[in-house]
Amino acid sequence: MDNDAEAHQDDEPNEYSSPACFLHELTPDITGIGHAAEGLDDGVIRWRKIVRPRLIEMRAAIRANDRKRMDDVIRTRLSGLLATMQGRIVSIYWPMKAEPNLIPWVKNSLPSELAFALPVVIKKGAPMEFRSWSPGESLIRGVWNIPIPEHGASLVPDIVIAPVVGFDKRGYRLGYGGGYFDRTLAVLARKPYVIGIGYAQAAIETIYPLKHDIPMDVIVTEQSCVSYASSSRLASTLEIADSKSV
Ligand SMILES: Nc1nc2c(c(=O)[nH]1)N(C=O)[C@@H](CNc1ccc(C(=O)N[C@@H](CCC(=O)O)C(=O)O)cc1)CN2
Ligand SMILES: Nc1ncnc2c1ncn2[C@@H]1O[C@H](COP(=O)(O)OP(=O)(O)OP(=O)(O)O)[C@@H](O)[C@H]1O
Repeated sequence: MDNDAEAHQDDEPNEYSSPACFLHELTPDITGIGHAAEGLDDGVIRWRKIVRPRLIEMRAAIRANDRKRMDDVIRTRLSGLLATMQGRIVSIYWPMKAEPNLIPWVKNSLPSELAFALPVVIKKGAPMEFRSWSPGESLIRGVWNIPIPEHGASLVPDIVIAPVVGFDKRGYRLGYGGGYFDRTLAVLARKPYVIGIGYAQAAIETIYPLKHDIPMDVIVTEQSCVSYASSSRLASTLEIADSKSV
């Protein structure tokens, strides 16, 4: 068994080796005991607006050579993680703003191994749709100019791969502030297995999770593959998917 598989079986998250150096200095204004819950949320949302651009900037500053090496490691870890999931529908993402690029991994995946989908923002402030996509099929520009499938069928993936702007020690994700992944996961009848993807430098102590934040099941970086779900969650996710298709 390799290190990834071992880490994946642990229920306890590993320690991060290199926390972002400045982020511990930035704490949201949640010190006032007796704040209304709403006021508390506002403080956290304001804090996230400060932290996001810093994390995005740090990611953009990674040199091309390093990025290539880190993306290779992430793609290899992902292959290991999904090795037993033949036939599953996996939602990926089209990389932007220096997110790890998984497209070469998708292109190298044998057609029979996995089926792919991409997330599509249909309406601001609403859940996303997932559209079937295979390499070679036509893409058009969606919100933020992100490429989306032009014709793909709408479907519910078994596995959702979500890029992170930041992630914390309990597996919570900080994204671009649209709330799209949380809204989408909240309305699905069966929660897919959610894999967060990012560079290790995106690790922060906490995102100060709010009621709507849904933690990821596993986070893959170039340094680790850490599972936050109970060890039975992956198995039960896939069993439920199987029983549906019988
Ligand atoms: N590559 C990639 N594709 C992806 C995502 C992603 O994180 N990465 N998404 C993951 O969700 C969805 C797009 N996410 C989006 C998130 C925010 C906004 C947006 O308009 N943000 C507002 C700020 C919101 C706020 O701060 O209140 C803006 O920039 O004006 C647009 C798209 C789907 N596709
Ligand atoms: N399930 C939900 N229902 C209603 N509003 C939600 C839900 N999830 C998130 N939101 C709202 O979306 C906004 C942004 O949320 P958050 O800070 O978690 O975004 P994010 O995870 O960084 O964004 P994204 O997933 O788009 O990358 C917040 O104002 C939040 O209240």
